[in-house]
Amino acid sequence: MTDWTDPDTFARALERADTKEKGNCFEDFEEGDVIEHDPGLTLTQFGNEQWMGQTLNHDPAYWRSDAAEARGFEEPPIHPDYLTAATLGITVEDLSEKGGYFLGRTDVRFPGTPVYAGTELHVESEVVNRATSSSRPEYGIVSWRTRGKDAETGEVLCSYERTNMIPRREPVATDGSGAAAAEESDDDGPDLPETFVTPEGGYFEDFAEALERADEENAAVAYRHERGRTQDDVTVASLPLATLNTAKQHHNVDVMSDSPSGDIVTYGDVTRSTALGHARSDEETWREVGFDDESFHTFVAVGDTVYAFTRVLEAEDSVEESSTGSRTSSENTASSDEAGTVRFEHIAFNQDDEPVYSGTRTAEIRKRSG
Ligand SMILES: C/C(=C\C(=O)SCCNC(=O)CCNC(=O)[C@H](O)C(C)(C)COP(=O)(O)OP(=O)(O)OC[C@H]1O[C@@H](n2cnc3c(N)ncnc32)[C@H](O)[C@@H]1OP(=O)(O)O)C(=O)O
Repeated sequence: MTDWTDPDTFARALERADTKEKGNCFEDFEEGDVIEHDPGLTLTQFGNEQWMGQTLNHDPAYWRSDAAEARGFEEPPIHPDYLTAATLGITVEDLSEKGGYFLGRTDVRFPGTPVYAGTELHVESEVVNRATSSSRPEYGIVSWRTRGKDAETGEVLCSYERTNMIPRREPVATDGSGAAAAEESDDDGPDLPETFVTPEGGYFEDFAEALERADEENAAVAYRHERGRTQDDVTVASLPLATLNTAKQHHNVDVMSDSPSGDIVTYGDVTRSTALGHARSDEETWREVGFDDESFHTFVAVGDTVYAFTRVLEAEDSVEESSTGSRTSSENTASSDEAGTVRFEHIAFNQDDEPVYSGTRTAEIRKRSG
C-alpha cells in the first residue's frame, strides 16, 4: 500500500496536485462590479483595545468612561483607526489576498461615528478603476470604493477609496514610461523652508499660533515625534489577522520570501495607525474627521521601527450652526465650540529616515479655552 506520507512520495503527490486557489487576480475585476464581502466582524472592546494598545493610541477617551463622557461620547467608542482597519481587513479575501501591495487610499470618512463595541460590521466594495502598470508587467493597479456598514441599520460607518497592485494571471508588455519618468525627473535639490516652527502645545490655539508665526517668518510648522514602535510578530502578523485580513504579506513567510519585499510586511493600517498614535500623543484630539491622499512608499518589516513627522497645513476656528440653532459639523467646521479644525500632513518613517507612509488628516482639536 502506498504510504502518502513518505517524503519522496509526498513530494511527487504535491507536484501533481492542483491548488484550490484563493483570491482574485487583476483580470477578475471589472469596473462597476459590486462585491459583498462575506466575512463580518463584531467590533469588540477587546479588539479595539488590542489595536489601540499595540499602536500606541492611548487617548483616554477610548479607554475610560469618565474621559469618554467628557468628550461627548456615551462610553469609550471604537477608535476610527481600528474601524478603518477592520473595514479594510474584511475585504482582503475578495480583493487582494492573491498578493500585491496596498499602495494608497483617499476620502476616508466616518459618517456614522461614534461607533460603540457590539456593532456588527457588514462591508461591500465597488471596483472604480483598473489600470495597467507601466512599470510592473506582472501586476495591474485596481481601485475600489469600500463602505463598512452597521449590519443592523445599514448606516455607513466608514468609507474610503483604496488602490492596490494586484497580480495578473498573464504578465503584459509595459512601456516602462512610469519608471522612465521617475528616472528622468530633474533633481534641483530639496525646496524646504529655512525655518521649522514647532507648536508650543497640543491645543487648537497652539497650532493656529504656530501657523501665524510661520506665515510671518516664511517658515513651515513641521516637527517630529519622539516615540517609535519596533515591529514584531504581534504588529506584523497578529493585528491584521485580528481584523480578518488574509493578505499573505503579513503571515506567510514561505510565500513572501519570493516576492518584491522578500519577507512578511506590516499591514499598512498598522504602520499608519502607529504613526498617527505618535502624533496624537502630542495633541489634544477631539474628533477624527477624515484622511486623504494616503500613500505607502516602501515596506515595513519585523525589526523596523516606525516614527512620525507632522506638518500642520491649516487651522480653522468655526462651528456651523444649523437652522434650528443646534451644532452641525462639516469638513472645516467643528462639531463643538470646544474644538477647532486642523489639517495635518503626517509622514511615517523608519530607522533609516525613509518615508514609509504619508497622508493628510483632518481632525478636530480641543481648544485650551473650550
Ligand atoms: C492591506 C493589504 C496589504 C498591505 O497592507 S501591504 C503593506 C502596505 N503597503 C506596502 O508596504 C507597499 C509599499 N510600497 C512599496 O514598497 C512600493 O510602492 C512597491 C509596491 C514595491 C512598488 O514600488 P515601485 O517603485 O515599483 O513603484 P511605485 O511605488 O511607483 O508604484 C507602482 C505603480 O503603482 C502606482 N501607484 C503607486 N501608488 C499609487 C496610488 N496611491 N494610487 C494609484 N496608483 C499608485 C504607480 O504610479 C506605479 O504605476 P506605474 O504605471 O508607473 O507602474 C492588502 O493586501 O490589501
